[in-house]
Amino acid sequence: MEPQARLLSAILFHKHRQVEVALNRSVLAWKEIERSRKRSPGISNSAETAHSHAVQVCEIVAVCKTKDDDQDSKETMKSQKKAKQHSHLYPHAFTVSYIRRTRQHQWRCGDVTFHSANQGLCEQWIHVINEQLSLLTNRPKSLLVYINPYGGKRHGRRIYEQKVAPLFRRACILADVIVTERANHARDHLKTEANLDKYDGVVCVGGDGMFSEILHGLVTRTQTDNRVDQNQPDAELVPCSLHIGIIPAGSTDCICFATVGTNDPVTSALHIIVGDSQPMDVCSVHHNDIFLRYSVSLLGYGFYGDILTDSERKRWLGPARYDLSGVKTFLSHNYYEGSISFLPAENNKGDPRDKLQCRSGCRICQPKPSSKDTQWEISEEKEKSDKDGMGGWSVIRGKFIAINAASMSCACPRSPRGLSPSAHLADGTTDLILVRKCSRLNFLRHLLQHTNKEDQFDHSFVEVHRVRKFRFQPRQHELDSLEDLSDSPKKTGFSPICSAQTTCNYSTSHSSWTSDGEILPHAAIQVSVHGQLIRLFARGIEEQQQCVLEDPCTLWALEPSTYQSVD
Ligand SMILES: Nc1ncnc2c1ncn2[C@@H]1O[C@H](COP(=O)(O)OP(=O)(O)OP(=O)(O)O)[C@@H](O)[C@H]1O
Repeated sequence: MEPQARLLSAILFHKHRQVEVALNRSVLAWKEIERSRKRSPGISNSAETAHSHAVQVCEIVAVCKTKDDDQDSKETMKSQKKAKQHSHLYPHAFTVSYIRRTRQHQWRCGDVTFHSANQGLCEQWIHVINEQLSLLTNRPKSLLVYINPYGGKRHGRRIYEQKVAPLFRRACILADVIVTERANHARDHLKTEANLDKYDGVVCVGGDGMFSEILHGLVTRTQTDNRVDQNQPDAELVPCSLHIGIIPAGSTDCICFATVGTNDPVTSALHIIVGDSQPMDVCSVHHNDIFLRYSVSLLGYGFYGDILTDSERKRWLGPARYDLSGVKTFLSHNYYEGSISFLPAENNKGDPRDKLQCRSGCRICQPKPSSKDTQWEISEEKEKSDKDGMGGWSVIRGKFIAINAASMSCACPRSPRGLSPSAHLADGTTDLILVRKCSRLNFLRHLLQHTNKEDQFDHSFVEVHRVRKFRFQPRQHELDSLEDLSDSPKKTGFSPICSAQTTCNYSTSHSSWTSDGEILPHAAIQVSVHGQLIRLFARGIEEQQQCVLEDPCTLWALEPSTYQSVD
């Protein structure tokens, strides 16, 4: 690859040392000039042992003139004296703020200050870097921010004011802030009132419940504006044009964790500033042609539905309620009868057990084509023909301890690989996990495997399918006929391990579905996955903790091996 042309290069000073600094369209690089080396005018390519640093232009947060009192404030007395002499000789400076990767997917804003005797030169650097930043059209300029002051530990407002707003100001992002006054304030405002034409994105400061409000407000508004009836389960929903940003400030921040890899407000703010874009699938949930909710992470019936229902009664216990309800639900060991029908995903969508994790730049989550063509069109056609004769649909009847649909891995600190470790954020599918009636011990084994590296699907009572749509119909309350013919191994390809009534409790009532932490009012539901309906200011979880230079032929083209990541 041909090295890109340099836009600027100069000899400047950084930490009292002479550095060569160069900029092209993708990289800002600087390297120390060896002190022993004879100084030559202009940039040379011969700094054999010099330390080199590089920052991608797309990861520069801002550049500005450095004020005198900003300069080298952390220095010792001795070096302060040196700095004084130095700033006398080189009184002009500019500071470049950029993304610095630290541990566990966390980002911080790093600063590097360059000094010069020449004011015009500093101004030229500021001007040219800003010019390059203005070419990055994906960066938001104006945001609508909703803060839930009661989410998590009630620190939302403080987190925004102290950690996020200063970064937005530095990146020249305008933000209109609304502190919510009640539940569903943000959702209702987005649905009707908000003048969305003014903004490039909507940001929520809160937890998963707050994100769900923004999701519902924005998706509903988009459908209303485009005259799409959400009550039609087969309606083709229109993707939202605004990006959603999540500043984590809740007690559960699973969506943020799954799309960024960490629950850290500063990291999320930086992903917003650089205009990252992570498409995401959204499931619509209907009951008898009535729209119920949208879901992006977990739809769970049976075990997880029961935990949530029970934990809602114990809200006064705080986050500990989930543990208590978990133990209680496990000991109850209820199972529920019903039939589940599903439309499997195409073969090119991988398999829930293929161990291919969804990561930044995932090849399974290909961009959705803008015009109707290729694979997406084929899927739609296949679906239409399937509908006529139920051709592509599979039906399973049985007794289930849990039915889960994971549209993402649902990884969290407690279960680092999640409910479905290979589920994808934006492949247009959800992973349907069926846990059949089994002994308590076997169910416990299955649950424990979510916390270690073992395959939680490797049990005869667990099956998992990657699907585009599914329906669930609970069996009516019929205590007298527990032995359903349709439950036979022949029909389902499955033989229950636990058949003794002493180990499982047949529940006479239905369980409830939990949809991303909310309880649904109906057990009979229809679910459709809408591929890439929304976009988040995120990039998925990065594979390696490193400064990735997209363009290997960078500024020091003759000495690529001397590159080092910053810090
Ligand atoms: N001003 C408000 N007063 C009361 N509730 C609000 C307010 N603003 C938002 N909410 C609601 O608070 C709920 C929880 O908020 P959020 O998700 O931010 O925090 P959380 O601590 O993670 O929540 P959860 O208790 O669900 O884990 C959301 O469902 C949201 O609708």
